[in-house]
Amino acid sequence: MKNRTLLDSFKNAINGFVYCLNNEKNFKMHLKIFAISIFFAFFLGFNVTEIAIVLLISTIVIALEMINTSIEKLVDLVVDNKIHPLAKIIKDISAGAVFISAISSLIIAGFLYIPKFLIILKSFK
Ligand SMILES: Nc1ncnc2c1ncn2[C@@H]1O[C@H](COP(=O)(O)OP(=O)(O)OP(=O)(O)O)[C@@H](O)[C@H]1O
Repeated sequence: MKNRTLLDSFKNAINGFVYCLNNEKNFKMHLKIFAISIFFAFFLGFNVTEIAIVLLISTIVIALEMINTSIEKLVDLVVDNKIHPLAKIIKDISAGAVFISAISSLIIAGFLYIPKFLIILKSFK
């Protein structure tokens, strides 16, 4: 079934997002972390560039989580839920992509958030 209009494509993309939201616990966790990150970005007075970096790193992790979910579903479809060494390798690599993006996002977030928190802590002394 081909998308006839741009609106159809948009609806299908939203369906994919809603599916992940309703069915994928890791996806929900990434969205919660994203909401908390944005809250603290405004609370700590991040500038536009810093907020853009937070948006960028969060989007990379969330989008990779969606692609990971998609690859997991594709593998399950192909192997029909049977155990296969290649299915394991494909799923592990896909999960690994999410993992390294989450680690590097955490490091970047540390560079951005920790100095701002330290300034606030010092102002209480
Ligand atoms: N068909 C299979 N054959 C062999 N190993 C598999 C198979 N399906 C899953 N695995 C192994 O189990 C792990 C978890 O797979 P599963 O499909 O349950 O993902 P998940 O627990 O939903 O992962 P995530 O936490 O990334 O969402 C995979 O990373 C892989 O190592």
